[in-house]
Amino acid sequence: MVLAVEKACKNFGGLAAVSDVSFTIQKGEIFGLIGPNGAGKTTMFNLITSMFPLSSGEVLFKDENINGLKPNKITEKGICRTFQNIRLFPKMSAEENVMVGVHCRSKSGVLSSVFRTKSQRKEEEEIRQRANELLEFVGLEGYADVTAENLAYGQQRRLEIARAMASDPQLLLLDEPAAGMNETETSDLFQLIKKIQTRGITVLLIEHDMPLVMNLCDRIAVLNFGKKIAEGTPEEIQNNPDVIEAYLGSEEEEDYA
Ligand SMILES: Nc1ncnc2c1ncn2[C@@H]1O[C@H](COP(=O)(O)OP(=O)(O)OP(=O)(O)O)[C@@H](O)[C@H]1O
Repeated sequence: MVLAVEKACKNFGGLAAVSDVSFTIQKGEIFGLIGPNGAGKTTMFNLITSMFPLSSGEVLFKDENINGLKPNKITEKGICRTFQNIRLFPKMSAEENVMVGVHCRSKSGVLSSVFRTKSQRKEEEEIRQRANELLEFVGLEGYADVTAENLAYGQQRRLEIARAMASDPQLLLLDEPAAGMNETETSDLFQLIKKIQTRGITVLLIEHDMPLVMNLCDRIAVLNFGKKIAEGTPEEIQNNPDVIEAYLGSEEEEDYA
């Protein structure tokens, strides 16, 4: 078991954004977290990555309680994430964006960076090489020198994944990776996430694109108003009356909005 969320609760003032949610994710799985807008999905990601503390409950990563660790410690443990809104360094090249991600695993201390020792230069070269391998892995070979802001939207999303992969995660959290993508970009993303799985990396993703979720995920948990209302295989989820009700309910609300 890679991740176990046990009775997680998060309150914002009087609002229970996440309420008594439990689920486990096995090594190598692609696990989907879905639910209508405001269901608590991003809050769940923020709890797993310690962006803010749980009100109660526990998050275990490989059987270790990771509650209260600093976000950088969470990355060191092997959990990395992307965000709903793209958070690249827009003026930096694709290669530099990924190198930033690799740096959190580098050994050189501050002094050796200042004096640019031989070992530091060697490490810098290794980091550059690793960044380029990752660019190739996500299908961005040939774009190393292009600034992030000049990449197409789908390419920026894949660059974010390359940067997250740079810290060598065992668990990768993707927050709406297909948001804003066209059909071709989404199908490339599908292939990429499958390829990540074949590297033995476990993937937890939030996604609103239902065909993508249903084709990609091994298992899915559904949140609604902060509570888990269902968990199962894509087939089980699609046929679950509570899930259908939750989605129909939210569509009706949107009609009146
Ligand atoms: N930092 C915060 N402070 C106060 N309320 C918050 C905070 N973050 C989230 N919320 C509230 O918690 C609830 C759950 O939000 P969350 O962003 O987790 O939902 P979501 O399922 O990710 O939604 P979406 O699909 O629209 O991104 C919402 O009502 C939201 O307004």
